[in-house]
Amino acid sequence: MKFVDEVEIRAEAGDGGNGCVSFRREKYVEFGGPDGGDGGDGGDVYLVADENLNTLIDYRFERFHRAERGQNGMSRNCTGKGGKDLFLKVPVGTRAVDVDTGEQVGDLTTHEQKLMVAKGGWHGLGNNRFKSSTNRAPRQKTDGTPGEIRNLNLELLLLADVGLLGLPNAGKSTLIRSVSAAKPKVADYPFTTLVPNLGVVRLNAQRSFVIADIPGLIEGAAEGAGLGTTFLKHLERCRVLLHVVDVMPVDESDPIENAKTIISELERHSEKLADKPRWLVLNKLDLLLEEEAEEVKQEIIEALDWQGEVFSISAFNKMGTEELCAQLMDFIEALPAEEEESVEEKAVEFKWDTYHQDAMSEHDEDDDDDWDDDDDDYWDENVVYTKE
Ligand SMILES: Nc1nc2c(ncn2[C@@H]2O[C@H](COP(=O)(O)OP(=O)(O)OP(=O)(O)O)[C@@H](O)[C@H]2O)c(=O)[nH]1
Ligand SMILES: [Mg+2]
Repeated sequence: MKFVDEVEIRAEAGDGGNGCVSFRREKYVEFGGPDGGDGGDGGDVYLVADENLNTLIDYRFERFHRAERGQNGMSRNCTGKGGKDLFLKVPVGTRAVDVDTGEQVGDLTTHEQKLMVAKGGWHGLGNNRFKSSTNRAPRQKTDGTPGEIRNLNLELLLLADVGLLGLPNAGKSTLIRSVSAAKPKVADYPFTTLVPNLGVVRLNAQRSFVIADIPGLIEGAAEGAGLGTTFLKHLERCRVLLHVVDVMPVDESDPIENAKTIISELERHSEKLADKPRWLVLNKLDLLLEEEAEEVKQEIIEALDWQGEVFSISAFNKMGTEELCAQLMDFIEALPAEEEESVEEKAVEFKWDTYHQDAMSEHDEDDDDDWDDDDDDYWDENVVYTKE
């Protein structure tokens, strides 16, 4: 099964419009000069981050995206219109990678951030550009250059502060439902959650954080069992992970063994992720008597040799969840501000920077000749303006 947080698209920038060869044809104008206009530049393709989107699902149905071609130049020195740029909206957190070269084109991390992914072609030059004192009736022109075409892999890395980890049915979705406005589906069967969910936990107007609920992991997930570990990459940028453990699994499995499974899958998946701050959250405490609860907690801590934070909650009854969120907020605020991952906004290298100069110099027979407007007078002398 494929998930919507990774898609491949093809971005095609518009070709540049061709230059035009044309001569002025008018009554009483015997030697109407060249008047072929330049073409228009091709449109570029951009990705634009939009905080109102949270999946890449639309791109699964529409893979090809093409910006407009530049119009060809026309007679009477009319320049062709530039092709319209194409703006593709993607969720904040999207990363674009060039499939063919493996190059990371860029990350979109803030709302309305724009990233050019394919540059439109340059316009061709009309024959008017090539006139000179030695060649007054040039038939040269240049064609527009092709627009850039890129196959891109778009990957959505959810930007959450807190990530939830756990076996299916541990109660991750129930937890995110009880602490945020997010309403992912909750059910008493495994793999209820198939796509990641984000929720905003708001302590008050100024203090909030984002929590991510991902599908459950099972033994062998690192090898692809269940839904695999692909979702773990969504947790890469989290500040802290919550390992949710069901203390009373319906299948009567051992909570300690279950917790160990998650820890080993995590370690097998990525050392970096396993080294992230991780808190143990024992869930479904409402199913235990108070005195049992403490005992079970101690057993688990001992068996896992757990040194970090431990919370006992009931996601269902919202027991202990407020305290958990308050502590999470304090923890996140106490962390040094995250270094802005320096996203190098590389200017897209443009292969044709010298294209026009090269085209011109090939035809430039007279060095002193300035083909710009200055010697237009030459033609004007011969022009008689009449109605046709
Ligand atoms: N008694 C009790 N039941 C709970 C609690 N939290 C969750 N449950 C139940 O446990 C079952 C699974 O909960 P989910 O929140 O869907 O579990 P999940 O971890 O999101 O599961 P997947 O999405 O399949 O990975 C549901 O039937 C919930 O009602 C709790 O605190 N107490
Ligand atoms: Mg779930």
